[in-house]
Amino acid sequence: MRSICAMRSLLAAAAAPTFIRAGASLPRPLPFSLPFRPRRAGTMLGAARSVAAAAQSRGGGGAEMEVRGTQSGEIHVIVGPMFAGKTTALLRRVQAEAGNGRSVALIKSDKDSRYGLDSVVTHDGTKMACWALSELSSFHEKLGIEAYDKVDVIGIDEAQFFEDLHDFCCKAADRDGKIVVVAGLDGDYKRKKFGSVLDIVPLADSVTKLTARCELCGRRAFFTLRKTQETKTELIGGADVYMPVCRQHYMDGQVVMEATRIVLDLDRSTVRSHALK
Ligand SMILES: Nc1ncnc2c1ncn2[C@@H]1O[C@H](COP(=O)(O)OP(=O)(O)O)[C@@H](O)[C@H]1O
Ligand SMILES: Cc1cn([C@H]2C[C@H](O)[C@@H](COP(=O)(O)O)O2)c(=O)[nH]c1=O
Ligand SMILES: [Zn+2]
Repeated sequence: MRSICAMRSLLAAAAAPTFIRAGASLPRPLPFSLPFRPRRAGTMLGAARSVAAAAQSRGGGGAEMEVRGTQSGEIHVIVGPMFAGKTTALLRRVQAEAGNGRSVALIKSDKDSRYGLDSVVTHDGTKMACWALSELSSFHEKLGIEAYDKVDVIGIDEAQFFEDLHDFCCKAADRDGKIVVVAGLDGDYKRKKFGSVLDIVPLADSVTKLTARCELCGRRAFFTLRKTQETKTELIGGADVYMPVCRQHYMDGQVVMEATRIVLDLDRSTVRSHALK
């Protein structure tokens, strides 16, 4: 009889909404297969905003959180070239989590202000409210401890722009029991590793590499070709500056870009020598 009661109270606990208190050991977010009542109804925009609003109403702030228990979270990494659907996949995942009653928050880098700083926007226009930050370490403070504690799922877009990605993911998943979903470029236009995205692969539960369509032949595109002569690694832009390409067209593109650079250099030196005459 006692064991039936114990089982009943365990099941009741599993079915109840999870409220996360600072200092308490974190209840693990319930697996999708278990029945549980959504904590919040509504769209992903609503869910993201409700966390943002909770934080703003308190004016943010808050000290460093204490290390809590042994509860571990999850890290899921989505990589690929530009236009591969990384942001779309991230929003879908975060939306699904919100639909399952989890409290979600979305972060993007404030370096990309093309569509404003208050939302993440995919290349085909899907939007979700977000926090635009220069560094992930400020998330705690911006949100405030109480609101941070209530967040179950943290989505990070444009992860390549965050220097403290590794440290943040470790703390959020290992220490604070969060589900962290990270989307970003694994490589830059030179196909060199971009920021710290690849550094979190050893921390990850799952890694998904998406592909786009080569803009020149329609085959699968694994790389991003930069169409301008700009050489700095970080250069915000969309289809005006970049295109997704297959291996063959990446190689061809590099040859074209190199030839263009030589012609431009020649032109410049001709102009200079004319000016000196
Ligand atoms: N060359 C392109 N230019 C503009 N939009 C594109 C191009 N290729 C694909 N898209 C659109 O972009 C969508 C993916 O957008 P998004 O999720 O923001 O990609 P990512 O975050 O990987 O850059 C695709 O579903 C498609 O509709
Ligand atoms: C390849 C490459 C890209 N960037 C920039 C360009 C965009 O602003 C973002 C990528 O956005 P997306 O969501 O993946 O489409 O990164 C860059 O700064 N440097 C590069 O080499
Ligand atoms: Zn191609």
